[in-house]
Amino acid sequence: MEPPSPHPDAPAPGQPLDAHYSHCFGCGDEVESGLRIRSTVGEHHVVVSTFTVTKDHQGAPGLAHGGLLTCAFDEALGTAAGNLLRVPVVTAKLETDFRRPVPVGSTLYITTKLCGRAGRKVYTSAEGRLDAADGPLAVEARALFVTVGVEHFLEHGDPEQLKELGERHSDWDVNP
Ligand SMILES: CCCCC/C=C/C/C=C\C/C=C\C/C=C\CCCC(=O)SCCNC(=O)CCNC(=O)[C@H](O)C(C)(C)COP(=O)(O)OP(=O)(O)OC[C@H]1O[C@@H](n2cnc3c(N)ncnc32)[C@H](O)[C@@H]1OP(=O)(O)O
Repeated sequence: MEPPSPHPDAPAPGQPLDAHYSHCFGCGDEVESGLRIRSTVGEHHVVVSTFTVTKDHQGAPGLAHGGLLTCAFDEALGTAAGNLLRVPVVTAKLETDFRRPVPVGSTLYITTKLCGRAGRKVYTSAEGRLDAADGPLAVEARALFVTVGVEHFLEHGDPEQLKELGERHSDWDVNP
């Protein structure tokens, strides 16, 4: 399967990506206990996201919880798929390989690429490296996202809060 080309209006390399929703646990600024993941478009159609592990993220003493790392990858992978293709996506499937423990205080550099697209299905993969984009490999993940229209959020979510999401993505390929 060929990787899909980014949308012609996808953000250029070097451009930081705003949080997709201020109350998002992964990237929102208004979630006190959130992961506060930051993402920037990289060269060659990748998105680089950073996640700093704090003591609130522990599973074992001094080490990040695996499920929480998976959450960080969900955010990073989804941000890449949504922003490079400029279409709303939701996670259908997510798989994580933990290669090396991730200590509290470290920053994961998560590089995500698009691997394929078939109809509404978008295949993605990511590598997370410790403390630098070329640091030791700690975590790998793959996810299948499915593109959805605004009705997905209207039917299943909170229509009031959807206004913010809509305002932030008014120029995306949303199919109402
Ligand atoms: C004004 C509003 C503007 C909105 C703008 C929004 C922008 C922001 C949105 C996102 C982008 C930005 C950043 C994202 C950042 C973070 C990511 C976090 C994302 C999440 O945290 S999100 C929460 C967890 N996520 C869910 O809450 C999904 C629950 N789920 C469902 O809502 C349905 O399940 C759905 C919609 C997935 C599919 O349902 P459906 O009825 O629409 O479509 P269907 O079932 O036909 O699937 C279509 C094709 O996907 C294949 N397929 C489906 N699931 C599969 C699986 N598990 N394994 C293998 N293949 C699968 C089928 O086999 C078929 O394939 P085929 O076409 O080949 O037959």
